[in-house]
Amino acid sequence: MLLAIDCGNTNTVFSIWDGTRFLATWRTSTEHQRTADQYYVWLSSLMKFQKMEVEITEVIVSSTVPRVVFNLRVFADRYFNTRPIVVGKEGCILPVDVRVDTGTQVGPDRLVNTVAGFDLYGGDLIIVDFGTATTFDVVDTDGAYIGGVIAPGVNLSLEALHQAAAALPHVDITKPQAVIGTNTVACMQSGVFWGYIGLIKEVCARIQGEHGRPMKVISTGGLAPLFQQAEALFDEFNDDLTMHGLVVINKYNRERN
Ligand SMILES: Nc1ncnc2c1ncn2[C@@H]1O[C@H](COP(=O)(O)OP(=O)(O)OP(=O)(O)O)[C@@H](O)[C@H]1O
Ligand SMILES: CC(C)(CO)[C@@H](O)C(=O)NCCC(=O)O
Ligand SMILES: [K+]
Repeated sequence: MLLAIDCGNTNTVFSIWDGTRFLATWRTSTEHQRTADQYYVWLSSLMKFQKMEVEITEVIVSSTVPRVVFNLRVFADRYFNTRPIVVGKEGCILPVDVRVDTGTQVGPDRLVNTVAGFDLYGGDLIIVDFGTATTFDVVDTDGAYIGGVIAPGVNLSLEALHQAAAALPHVDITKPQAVIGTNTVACMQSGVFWGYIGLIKEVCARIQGEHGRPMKVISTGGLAPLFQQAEALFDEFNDDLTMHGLVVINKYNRERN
């Protein structure tokens, strides 16, 4: 069975794929100090809790945080006796081209999303991923990653206001009743929520204009449905997009080695 690990700057998601479906998905915060042994204690206790007795034979990792990769390699080697495939590293081949400026390091999560999006929806896509940052990945007709946009994440934007301004509290994002806020929290939520609606619409419209072909807009990440509630911004929402991409890349590499 496959253990797929998606490390973001905030959270790390572990999923077990049995060849047909995901048996379980667990989330932990990303911490580069975490050792291989700590990952194992955490994962094995969750598996035991769900009475899951599976043999993990393959591991694939996508990490936007370079420092966690070493310990995840040790974890795969020590506890599952396998060498993980690490997206973006030597030994991992992608089923799509990456056409960007030479010397540019594209975030592996964006490459994985590109592979998943092309596999599920075909070419000419904009993939909007609401994570620590909000990224727009542009997928060409042939499935190639050809660039995109990086904007500050929703929670990061709210947190930045709180951190920088003494009188602004920590608030969670929600869809405000009105645009004109009548208290501090409502004003902050309005700024980020409606500002984000504008950001998404403008960025997608300009990408479509530059690309010159009709594109599908795919969204992923926990906050996508919140924005979709206010306006029909996305053609599809897929919360498992990154995990699906990891499964596709794993299969592609195992068949070739
Ligand atoms: N209504 C909501 N308000 C606040 N946060 C939410 C809401 N719905 C979902 N979330 C959060 O959105 C996040 C979505 O997870 P996702 O994996 O897309 O990004 P992340 O883990 O925050 O970032 P990264 O992948 O960069 O680590 C989760 O942390 C989840 O708790
Ligand atoms: C933009 C993030 C942080 C989004 O997770 C990640 O994809 C990343 O670190 N990217 C590197 C730069 C790039 O993708 O162009
Ligand atoms: K993510």
